Amino acid sequence: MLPEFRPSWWETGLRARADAGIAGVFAELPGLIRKAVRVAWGADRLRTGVVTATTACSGVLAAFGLLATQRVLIELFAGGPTPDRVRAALPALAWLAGATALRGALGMAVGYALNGLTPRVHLVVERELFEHTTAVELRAFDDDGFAEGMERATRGTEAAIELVQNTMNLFAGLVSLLAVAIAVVTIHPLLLVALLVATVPTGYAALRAGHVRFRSYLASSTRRRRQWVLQRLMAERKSAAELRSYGLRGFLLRLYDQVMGAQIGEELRVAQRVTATTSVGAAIGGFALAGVYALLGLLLLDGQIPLAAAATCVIAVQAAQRALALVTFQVDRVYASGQFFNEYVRFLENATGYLPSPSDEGGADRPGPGELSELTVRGVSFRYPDRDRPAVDELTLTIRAGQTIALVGENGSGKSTLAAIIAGLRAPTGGELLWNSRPYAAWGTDEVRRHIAVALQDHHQWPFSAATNIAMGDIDATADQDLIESAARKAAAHDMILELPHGYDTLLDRTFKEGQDLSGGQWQRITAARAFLRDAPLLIMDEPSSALDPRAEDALFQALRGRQGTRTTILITHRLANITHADQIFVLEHGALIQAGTHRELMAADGTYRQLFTLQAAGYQS
Ligand SMILES: Nc1ncnc2c1ncn2[C@@H]1O[C@H](COP(=O)(O)OP(=O)(O)OP(=O)(O)O)[C@@H](O)[C@H]1O
Repeated sequence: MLPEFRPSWWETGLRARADAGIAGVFAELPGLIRKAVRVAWGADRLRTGVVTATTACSGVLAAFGLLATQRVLIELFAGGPTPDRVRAALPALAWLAGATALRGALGMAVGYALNGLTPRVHLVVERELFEHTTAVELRAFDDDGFAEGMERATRGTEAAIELVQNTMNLFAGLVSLLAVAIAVVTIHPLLLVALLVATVPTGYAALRAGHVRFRSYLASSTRRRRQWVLQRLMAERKSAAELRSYGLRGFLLRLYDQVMGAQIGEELRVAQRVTATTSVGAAIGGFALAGVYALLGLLLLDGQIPLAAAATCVIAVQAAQRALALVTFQVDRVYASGQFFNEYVRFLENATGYLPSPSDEGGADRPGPGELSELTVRGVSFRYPDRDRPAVDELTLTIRAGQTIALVGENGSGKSTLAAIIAGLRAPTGGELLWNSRPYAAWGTDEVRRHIAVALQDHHQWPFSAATNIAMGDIDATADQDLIESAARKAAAHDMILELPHGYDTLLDRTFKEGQDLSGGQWQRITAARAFLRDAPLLIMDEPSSALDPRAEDALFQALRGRQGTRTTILITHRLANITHADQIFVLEHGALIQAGTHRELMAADGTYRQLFTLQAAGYQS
């Protein structure tokens, strides 16, 4: 499917509003408003309270203002000389002016409180998102839906602000409407009928028009996307050469005429409907107003209401229609932004399914796993969700404290996956892992992880200083420069870091001023140093030297050899000369363990290890 024809997720809210009928909108509205209030209240109670209370006060003042207006009119329409009438109206006029000024001040207070509230809403919502994304198990990132949901949720965090703002505006509109209704009923109950006649049909027409407006927006958004795709094809440098060499000009221009012609036809149809709906809406509004005037005339003739009340009602109807326009507009916006916010809520619900079970998390009340005496991998299997074959297949092996272990095998044989399982980063789909004869889960996988240092094959290049990059290996400990430098020396990174413009304080991120980037091998040294810094009972190094020069590689493996006999190390490498000293070498094939032994034993046997080693050694000999 061409990208421009694909419905884009970022139009979710607009599409939902375009598809939903008025009943559907009102059915969902209370739920969305509840969510907005909960989010705002959770983010900042004080400001939410201020906005709500001030808006309500503003409504009371609006009602009061209308009643004061009526009083002014009563005095002006009374008998007697004009100066006397004006003088009699002055107190009510003063009240009216006071109420109007106070309303203005309250409006400013609402704006001020909202300005403070919305960034806090964004902060709280976004933080909750990151709390989830950092807590979910690694397997969540294997799910494509998770990544897409995350993207949508990011838009949802912005929608939270819109939702809160729109809800508050909706509340302000409703309060204004209610204020008018109360004032009108106070003047004369029958005037409420006039108000309903003026607002209900107009409100309905405005909501219908909103629905069609969203449709029209969507119709033109497809055209915009089509235009965008074709523009890239016909006007950009990347496609310019091929366009000419294959003579694609005519083809693309015909395509342009075709899609744009169809699109403009569709847009015209929608535009006609928008015009029809808004015209009908305007006609209904006009009839409603005529109805109101007719009703007021009848009530006046019948002596049911005085002239001042009728005049106030005309002013009230105008105020009500202004408030109604605000309400209908905000209903649409609450609905649309609510749909985006729902994406965020859905993502959090989905992410909750990936959170580690509470029994898997360590806690102060549990004894820690302590120093390693024996690590057992018992019948462990692991299959990635989208794969038919297991990456690790019923694998059993035992590692004793102080040993240096090597995992060897061809690409894709499951070494990194096994290392991730042993590191507690992935839960096996079968079998179990025992740390000192107790399952990881019994210790708390989080706790076990604290006792393991891992240098991953696809390590991350953290955008911090060189010192922080290394200190992050043990983030709970205070960063001690001596420890950082000692770890860097083991990884052959110390001299290289000293040569950077600011030494250990050099920022390793080119996007910032004075930031530096490193070569692949230099990054690998930093990664190894990070793992060395955490003085863990178990160190796992997955391809730690693939990008290192021979000198750095030699230094690194010397440091690793220094651990042998005291600390436990698991090494994954394709450079087999580096692991001849290992206490045990495990050879993997298609996720299964096919050979185990020392270098000497495996070279004596006729198997994969000897073949791989001999092949590599031959390269050096020749
Ligand atoms: N995130 C993933 N999603 C799906 N399949 C994966 C994923 N990671 C690895 N695999 C697959 O699992 C199998 C084992 O991969 P693994 O990375 O453990 O192999 P490896 O022995 O470390 O390979 P290499 O020597 O290339 O580093 C491979 O078939 C690989 O394609």
